[in-house]
Amino acid sequence: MPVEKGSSIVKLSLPSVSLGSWIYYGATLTSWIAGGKERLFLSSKAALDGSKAIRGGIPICWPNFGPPPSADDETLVYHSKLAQHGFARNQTWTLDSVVMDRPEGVSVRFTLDPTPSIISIFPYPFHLSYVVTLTKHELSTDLHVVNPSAKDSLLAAAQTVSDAVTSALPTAVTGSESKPQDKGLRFQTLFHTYLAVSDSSTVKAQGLRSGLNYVDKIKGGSKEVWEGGDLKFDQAVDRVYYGKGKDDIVLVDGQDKLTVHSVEMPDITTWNPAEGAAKIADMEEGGEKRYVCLEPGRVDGHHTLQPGQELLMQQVLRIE
Ligand SMILES: O=P(O)(O)OC[C@H]1O[C@H](O)[C@H](O)[C@@H](O)[C@@H]1O
Repeated sequence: MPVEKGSSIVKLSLPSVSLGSWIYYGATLTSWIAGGKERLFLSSKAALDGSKAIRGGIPICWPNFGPPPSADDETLVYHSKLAQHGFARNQTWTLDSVVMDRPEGVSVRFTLDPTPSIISIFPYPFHLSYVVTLTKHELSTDLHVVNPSAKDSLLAAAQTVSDAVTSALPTAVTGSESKPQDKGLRFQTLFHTYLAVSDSSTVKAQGLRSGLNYVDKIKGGSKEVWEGGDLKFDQAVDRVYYGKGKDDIVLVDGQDKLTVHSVEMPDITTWNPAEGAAKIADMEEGGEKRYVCLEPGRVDGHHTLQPGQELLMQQVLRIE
């Protein structure tokens, strides 16, 4: 059966031995087997019981990526109090529907809407719809962010949230006339993709254009300009490259090539902590050798959607 739904996990499979497993918690994909190999890294110490974000697979960072922003920007006051990478990776998503169930491809949709506990930390109406599709050589993850408006079919849900939000907000934050949501829904988004590799010190990422601006977190956040060439992971790497646009990034691991394609996600983070992994409680011993993170995102500032607007962002992983 191509779509197998369990109480906390859904598995998609195709006759050609492509298999993917998603955990409802964080809507995190924890396994993708294609071309006879596991393509995603999942730490053997990852918590899979909903007690913390999953260390491995493809967690979703939303509405922030990285440490929270400063509260100096009045539209980001609530964002500034969120945990690292936002809250989407720590919520139990709803398995909404099977979008496609055919021999050539299977696809399911998860959704996340404001709950009372989310509203208490992030009082904005929103609707997230996450469609994951498995075909023989590709895995597609599509995140659709909606700022509901009175005009669309989410009217009722939006109004409920809006009322709850309005009554929950202190006047000091809202002022007597304006509410935070009046300034729109603001967010960053990133797919925190852990790609399994044979040995991180020998793999390389190709396709980063020379001249790209990047921030090097290993060098304390210094702003750099990429000289071009291959990015290697033979030492600790933690960089955010901005403005790659639609360029594909290819991970080369010996004879194996995996392409990371993205749409509306113009930035990419590259991360492997090398020996620093020993300090990560839920990282398995030696785990840093077994993965590199290539993380497409929209993280150059916070994107804004006004009521009634939406944005569809996509990552496609393809084995060659
Ligand atoms: O430990 P986490 O919160 O999951 O973050 C893991 C990593 O995520 C991103 O790749 C950041 O660029 C890194 O600085 C961070 O260490």
